[in-house]
Amino acid sequence: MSANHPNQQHVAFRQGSDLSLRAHGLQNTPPVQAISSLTSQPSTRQKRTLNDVTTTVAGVIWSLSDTIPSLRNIKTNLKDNVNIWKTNGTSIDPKKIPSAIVVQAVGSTLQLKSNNRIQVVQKYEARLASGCSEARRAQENGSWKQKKEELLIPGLPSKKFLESDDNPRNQSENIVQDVFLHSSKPGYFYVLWEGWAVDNLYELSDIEVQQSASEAVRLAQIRDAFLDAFNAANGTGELDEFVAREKYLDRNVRMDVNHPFWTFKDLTYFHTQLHADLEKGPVFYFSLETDMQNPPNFTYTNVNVVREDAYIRCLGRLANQNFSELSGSANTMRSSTACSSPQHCKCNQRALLAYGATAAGGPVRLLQYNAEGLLQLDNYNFDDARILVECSNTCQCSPENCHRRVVQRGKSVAIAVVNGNIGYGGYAAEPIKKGQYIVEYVGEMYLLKERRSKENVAQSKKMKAQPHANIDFRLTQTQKDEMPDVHALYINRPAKSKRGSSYEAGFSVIDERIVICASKVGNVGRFFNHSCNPNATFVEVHSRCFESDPLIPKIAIFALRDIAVGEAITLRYYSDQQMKDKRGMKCG
Ligand SMILES: C[S@@+](CC[C@H](N)C(=O)[O-])C[C@H]1O[C@@H](n2cnc3c(N)ncnc32)[C@H](O)[C@@H]1O
Repeated sequence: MSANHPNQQHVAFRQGSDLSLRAHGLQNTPPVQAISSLTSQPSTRQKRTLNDVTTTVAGVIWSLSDTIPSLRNIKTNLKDNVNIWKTNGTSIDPKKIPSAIVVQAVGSTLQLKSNNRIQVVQKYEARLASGCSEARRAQENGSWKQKKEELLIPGLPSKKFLESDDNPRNQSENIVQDVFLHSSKPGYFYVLWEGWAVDNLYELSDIEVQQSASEAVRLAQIRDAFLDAFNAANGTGELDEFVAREKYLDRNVRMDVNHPFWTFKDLTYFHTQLHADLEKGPVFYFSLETDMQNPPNFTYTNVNVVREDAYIRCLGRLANQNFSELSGSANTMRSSTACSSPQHCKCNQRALLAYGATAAGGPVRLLQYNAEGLLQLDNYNFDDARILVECSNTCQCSPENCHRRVVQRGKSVAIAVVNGNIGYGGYAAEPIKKGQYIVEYVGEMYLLKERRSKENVAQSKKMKAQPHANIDFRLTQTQKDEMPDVHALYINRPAKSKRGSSYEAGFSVIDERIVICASKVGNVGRFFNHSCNPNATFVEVHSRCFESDPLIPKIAIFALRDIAVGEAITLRYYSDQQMKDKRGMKCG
């Protein structure tokens, strides 16, 4: 296992060598074989710099590796009560995990400060996940090149090594990208290497693969269990062929380095690697088509990509004030918290102040986790205005164990994306419990156009005239005074669904003008389809690990009931009334 990346398996095998078998004391097993009967692409031998990645693959990549060379080996000074999260035996320093990316407006003169938690960029661009070293090397020197425009996906390498390349692996270790059960050789796997085209597929015994690439095997087991459950749920045997292709690789895909199948495998691998940077669950992409259609083409992000105007709006909101500012002279505040009891938790008190919510009910319903970190969703009513407020470093609970910091920790579940008759859909690839956090809905965050009331026009003129040099995460008092009091505008309003017709999700409690659009930039949350009787729901979330972070609102997706492996995860975008006007939208 790589020191800095959990899902990458480094195997000390060299091509066509049986040294590795000796190393494992397996001299009697057949030598490792490269499947070399494929026709190689003519090599272009063009040298490219890594900067070409962004232009060649049309897009956008952003990676933790830019700021965090080795996420796994971070040493932190233990100054406050938020130090490191430990999961699966690894440590993450939350101070170094980005909470949002802010994209400055063209021509903006604001000097927004960038740090590990908030990355300020001129343009959001996709990059490979940290640690994908062989893919980076291939992007520079590989002679296989993706020729089909529609298969160039932001963030995916457009070049790979071919077996005929005269670029010997300059590392002593090779990275296993994926493993597939061998169809005709029991006890063997096909092994696909990161950065290498499929003409370099290997056959390795299960003992070797288990020993050297246990994470790849674990992911393949989740994938294959999903495929079996998905097949069983459909029950007609129609999917047998598709499942066999995915699990065992049929000859067509094995023998064709340019087959779209491999782009689906790349999407799976590189998006899962981006997730692994933040300990999120894997994502699997499948196509049911015999003649495969183009894979979904969008730019992956783990966090919201916030436009400057939306960011400034967030900074000026009442909810952005830290706890002491917000509580003011309120003397009912406890100095310490008991997060296990809602009425004593500071964050519930904060919610009361910021959103007018009461734990006992009231105009805004304040959602609560139970002691296992499952959201209590009994008597759930879609039309309620509701919000979830998580703990921060003001509370005295532990960031790694507190049952009120689930979205903040970000551990999403394993999800499969499969195409069907309403485009792609998201499916559970592991069992999900009622109330469990599934994944955040992220994308580009922007502001809806303001209603042009006289006051708004005057306000916006004032804002434009004001010099905003050196804006930090906190606005000055004068700047705060200049911002409209959003709280006053929207509190106690009847909850309205702001879900757009496509990939837009809005807030009804936190700020009705802020929208998250996952059409071009998003994560796996963008694939969940609409149902009138859904098994999951959107929840507005106020969550930040540190009070010093700006409060960027989040939308998280939680399960309304238990969801079995292979079942579609569905949301209700539209009310029954709205559905009447939605042509083409189906209830089921
Ligand atoms: C957020 S996307 C869901 C993922 C989408 N199916 C895809 O392939 O990317 C919303 C779009 O999916 C389609 N969709 C989702 N639920 C649907 C339903 N119940 N009936 C028909 N179309 C649906 C519509 O085209 C809608 O605009």
